[in-house]
Amino acid sequence: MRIVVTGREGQVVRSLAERGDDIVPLGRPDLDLVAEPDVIVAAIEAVRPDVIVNAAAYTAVDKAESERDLAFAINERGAGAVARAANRLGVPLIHLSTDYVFSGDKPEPYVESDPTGPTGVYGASKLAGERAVLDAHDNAAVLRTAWVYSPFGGNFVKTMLRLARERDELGIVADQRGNPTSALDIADGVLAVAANLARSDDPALRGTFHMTAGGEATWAEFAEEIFAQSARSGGPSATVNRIATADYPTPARRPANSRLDCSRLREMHGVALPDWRQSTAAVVSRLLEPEPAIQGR
Ligand SMILES: NC(=O)C1=CN([C@@H]2O[C@H](COP(=O)(O)OP(=O)(O)OC[C@H]3O[C@@H](n4cnc5c(N)ncnc54)[C@H](O)[C@@H]3O)[C@@H](O)[C@H]2O)C=CC1
Repeated sequence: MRIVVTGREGQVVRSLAERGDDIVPLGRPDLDLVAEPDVIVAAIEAVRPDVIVNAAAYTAVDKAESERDLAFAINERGAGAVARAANRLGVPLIHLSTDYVFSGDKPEPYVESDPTGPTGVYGASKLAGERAVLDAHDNAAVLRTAWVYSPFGGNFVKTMLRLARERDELGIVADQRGNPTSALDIADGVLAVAANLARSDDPALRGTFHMTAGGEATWAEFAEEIFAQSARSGGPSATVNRIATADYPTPARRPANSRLDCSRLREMHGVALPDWRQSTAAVVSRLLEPEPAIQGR
C-alpha cells in the first residue's frame, strides 16, 4: 500500500517516513500547498497513491496572527486541494487537525460533536481546512491531535532541553491543560486508521476523530516530566516555576482546556495511543543519544 504524505520535514511526516519504504513524503518544491489547486492535484496524482495523508500545514500559532492569508492558503485551500486529489483518485484521505479548533471554555475533555470556537487564526484556518476536506471528499478521516513533540523539527521537548542547558529555573505556564502527543505515536495511529480505511467502506470509519496520547498535563507538568526523564539519563534539567498564561503574553490566545476525548477513535478504529509519560521518555532518550559519528575514509 503506497501512502503519500504531504510535507517533507514536519514532525509527523518524518515519523511516518521512519515506518517504511511504502511511505512517500511529498513536499516542497514538488508539492507546494500554496500552489494552484490543479497543480496540487496533478502533483499528487502523478505518484498514484493508495492512501493520502495530509500532514503538511502552517503550524506557527503566534505568527499566524499576522500571516492570516498564508495560514488560510495552506490550511484551508491547500487541504481542500489535497482532498480533491484524493477524490479524483478514489482513495482514502487522512487529514490532521488540532485541539485549537476549540475555545477551551468547556471544563471536561472535548468530544468530536462539541461546538468549535477557535481563539486564534491558526485554529480558525485549521477548522476551515477540516470543512474543506470533508466537503470535497466523503472517504476521509480528520484526526485532531494536540501538543505534538518528537525527535524532529521544533517542539516543546526540544525547547525545554535547550533552555535547561542555559538556565537553572524556567517559568512555565500551569493553567493550560491538554494532551502532549508524540508524533511517533501519531504515525502508528495514522497507519492503523489508513489500514482500516483501505479495508472497509464503513461510513463509521470516516468523519472526525480525536487522536491524542493517553493522560493529560499542563505545560508545567509536561516540562517537569521532561526534566525528570532527562535527569534520569544524565541529561539537562531545570526547576520549573509555575506561571499563569497572563504572565506569559503571546500574540495568539490559547485555550485553557484543550483536552480531547478519544473514545470514538478507540471504538470505531480500535486505536488508542499510549500514555504521554511513556512516550515522552522515549523521545527524551532519543534526543539525548549521542550523534552518530561520521565515518570518513
Ligand atoms: N505541532 C503541533 O503541536 C500540532 C500539530 N497539529 C497538526 O498536526 C499536523 C502535523 O504537524 P507537525 O508535523 O507538528 O507540523 P510541522 O510544523 O512539524 O511540519 C509541517 C510540515 O508542513 C510543511 N509545509 C508547510 N507549508 C507548506 C507548503 N506551503 N507546502 C508544502 N508543505 C508545507 C512543512 O515543510 C513541514 O513538512 C498538522 O496538520 C498540524 O496542524 C495539531 C495539533 C498540534
